[in-house]
Amino acid sequence: MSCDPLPVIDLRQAAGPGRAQLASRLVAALQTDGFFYVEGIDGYDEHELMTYTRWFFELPDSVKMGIARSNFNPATNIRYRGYFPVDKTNASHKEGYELGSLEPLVDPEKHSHNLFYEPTPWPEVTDRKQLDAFKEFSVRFYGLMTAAGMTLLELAAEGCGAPSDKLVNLFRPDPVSTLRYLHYPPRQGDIPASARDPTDGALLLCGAHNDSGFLTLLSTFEYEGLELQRADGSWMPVPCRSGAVVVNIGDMLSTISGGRWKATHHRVIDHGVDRYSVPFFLEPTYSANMSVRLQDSQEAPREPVSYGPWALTKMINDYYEFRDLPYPQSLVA
Ligand SMILES: O=C(O)CCC(=O)C(=O)O
Ligand SMILES: [Fe+2]
Repeated sequence: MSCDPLPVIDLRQAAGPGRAQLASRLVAALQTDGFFYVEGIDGYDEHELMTYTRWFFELPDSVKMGIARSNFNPATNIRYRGYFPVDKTNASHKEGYELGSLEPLVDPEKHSHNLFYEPTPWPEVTDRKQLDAFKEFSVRFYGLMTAAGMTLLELAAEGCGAPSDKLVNLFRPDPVSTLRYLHYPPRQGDIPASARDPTDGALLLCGAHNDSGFLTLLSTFEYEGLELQRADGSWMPVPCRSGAVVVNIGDMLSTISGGRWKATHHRVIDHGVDRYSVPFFLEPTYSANMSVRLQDSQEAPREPVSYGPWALTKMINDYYEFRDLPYPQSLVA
């Protein structure tokens, strides 16, 4: 990983004569930093995103808890999508609201028997107009991030000399991507030991981790605090860049690249202010085979491994907000 400022990928160039060059620059960014900025996303408006993010988190706690997962509110039967509250004892100090795809499923039966396709619950608010505007925005934003992610994956494949649709094919049908609205209140009062990064004692809002899916497209607005870990173990701030999203690689894309592209560790530091961010986790269809490789390799043939059960195992083991989910053996593919 370099110490230079992170590369910038301008998606406007994907539609013009500079596409091949953009694809090469993207592959270079995936290989070196694993973190880069993407700008030029058609229709992306971070002010609008901020307005809706705040609107959600300013709802009364009772309304948010009404759509909390059942491990946080036993009165709901929500297990995967929906709201999770702050846990003051955890390395991560955040509340969040997670939404799945709002497109009709090719196979609607999946809604009833597969966690990843659980319908997104909406907050019960009296002002229906505001709720409708929030829903309309969220559907549109989910679509924008999906489209930007698909373009990045096509470019990544092209930049490696693979067929353009090699990666995007893994998203058909019914991808399980997650749109996550996040609010991190600053820590106050007693600080638990878990709130300090064991590597350097920094005060955390989100502990060091790497993401699971293909790519994460993250909006950080003007809130600093995100840091990535360099190969030598040191931490580097990722400055905010107006109008751009920060993109990093998840474990699945790292695996499919044969480990050449790294899913870089990152964390969020507490700077003493309320912080908002909106990651979009670009995830394939539930049964996407993680054993495919972007390019021919000398490795022995591998057994197919489905994304869904693998991702769920990681979530249960690594993230407090999912620790009570049922194990994948109980899922139907
Ligand atoms: O809030 C941020 O800036 C980072 C969030 C993140 O890394 C995550 O939710 O996986
Ligand atoms: Fe992350």
